[in-house]
This record gives sequence, C-alpha cells and structure tokens, in this order.
Amino acid sequence: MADPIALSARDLGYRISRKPILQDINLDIPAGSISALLGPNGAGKTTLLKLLAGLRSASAGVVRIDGIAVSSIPPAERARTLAFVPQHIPDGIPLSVFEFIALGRVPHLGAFGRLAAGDRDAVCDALETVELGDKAEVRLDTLSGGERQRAAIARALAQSAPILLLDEPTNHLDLRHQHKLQQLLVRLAESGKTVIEVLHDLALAANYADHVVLIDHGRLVADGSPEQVMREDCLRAVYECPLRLVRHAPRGWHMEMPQAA
Ligand SMILES: Nc1ncnc2c1ncn2[C@@H]1O[C@H](COP(=O)(O)OP(=O)(O)OP(=O)(O)O)[C@@H](O)[C@H]1O
Repeated sequence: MADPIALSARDLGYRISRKPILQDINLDIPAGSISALLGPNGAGKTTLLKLLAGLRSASAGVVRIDGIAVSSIPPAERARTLAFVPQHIPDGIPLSVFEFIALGRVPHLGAFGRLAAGDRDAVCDALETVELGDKAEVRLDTLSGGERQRAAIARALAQSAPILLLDEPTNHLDLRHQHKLQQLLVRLAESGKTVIEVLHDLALAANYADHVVLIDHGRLVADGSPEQVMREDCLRAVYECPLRLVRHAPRGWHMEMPQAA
C-alpha cells in the first residue's frame, strides 16, 4: 500500500513581481516521515517551505492537506495543524524564553487566552526537550544564536501540530545539538508527525531523512528516498562542485569535498 500523503503540491508556482521563483512543483510529502528540502542558495527552498505552510499564497497551483487547500484553512486551525520554525528569530522580542515558547499554545487557548495547566506542561516539556529549562525566565534577546534557534524549535513543539516545518533548523547549532535535533525529529516522525526541513548539510539529510526533495532554480529536480535522489552525478550538477558522498553503512553517510588541484 502506498504511504499516506500529508501534504501535496500540484502545479505550484510562485512569482515576485514578474520573476518566477518556483515553477511547476508537483510533490507529495509522505505522512509520518522526515522530508528534507535540499538545493543550493537561492534555489527556492524557503519559498517552497512557506508555500507548504500556507504562509505565502501561490501564484499558481495549490497545496493541499488531506485534500483541503491549505490557503482555505482558517489561521487558528492552520496553526493547530502546521508549526513553522523560521530561519531567524528577530532581535527585540520583549518576552522571556517561557513566554516566547508559550506563544506556541495560542492556537489552543480558550476565550480568555489564559494558559491552563496542560498548556504550561506543554511549554515546560518543550523547554526540557531543547535543554533550555534553566533559561525559562531570562529574556529571549539574551540567548545565543543556537539557544534562540532551540527556543524557536521549542515554540513549534509546544504548538503540538501534526506537521512540523523547519527552515534550516541546524544552522546555528553545535554538532551535538544538530544530531540531537535530528534524533528528536526521527522520534517525532515515528510517533506519526510529518516533518519537513530545509537542510544545507547533505550528510545530515542522507543520514536522517526518509524522503529527499532536490530543488534547483525554482524547479523540482528529483524527490524520493536518499538512495534514489542523492546520487553523486545529480548532486554535483545541482551544487556545481565535485563533492563525494561516502556511505559506510545503511545510515552512515558523509560528504567529502576534494581540494581543488
Ligand atoms: N522578497 C523578495 N524579492 C525578490 N526576490 C526574492 C524575495 N524573496 C526571495 N527572493 C528570491 O527568490 C529566490 C529563492 O529564495 P529562497 O529564499 O526561497 O531560496 P533558498 O533556496 O531558501 O536559499 P538559501 O539556501 O540561500 O536560504 C532567490 O533568488 C531570492 O533572491
């Protein structure tokens, strides 16, 4: 039986002014798995992630969740369905780390907008998961780049949405936290959540993703399992560099970049 589909894009296109940013994207994101969006700078990964999340309106085509156009889902319901982790959290947010992560609970709050015990528990669990329990009361602004990125991930976890979209979630993280995050995403996918993440680290994608989506110049080059998509010839053409992808075991890939002669 085919894998159930969480999200589908059909004939998706996006233009800014008259410039095409994404064209003719047809894609099924399998449910309960990790999909990695890959491609060089400017390929259109963030744009595609935002379209899948319903944060941007397509110029052409449609994104559907369970057959329903994501653009037609009311914002609160959409926020209970999809949690989005942006690439950057801006400076100047006048909140403590706890208050910031508690924003993830907003779509679940009742008429008076107060956190119930269950909401507080969800925030505390998310804080502990990203190892920021000791920073709960400090201002978000005072966190380091990697800590702030973990706070943004915690906010999305607190949102308890079945679909989690993350834009370069490891770009500020140290090596241990990069792998810890990927292991967390694997556990979330095993528990039934659908994870879609933009990654630049091809080895992380090969080691942890179930499904890889390769984008170049606003078009879908290939999608499928890492074994199907992450072939050296294809990656070299897209990334325009003589990379080598070395595989030691079923889940033991690393990248090598030969020095220029
Ligand atoms: N507001 C904008 N105005 C004009 N062009 C834009 C705008 N936002 C994005 N673009 C262009 O759209 C293209 C795709 O951008 P996008 O951020 O989706 O790429 P990306 O693959 O995520 O890149 P990166 O890996 O560098 O983050 C780029 O060429 C970018 O310059």
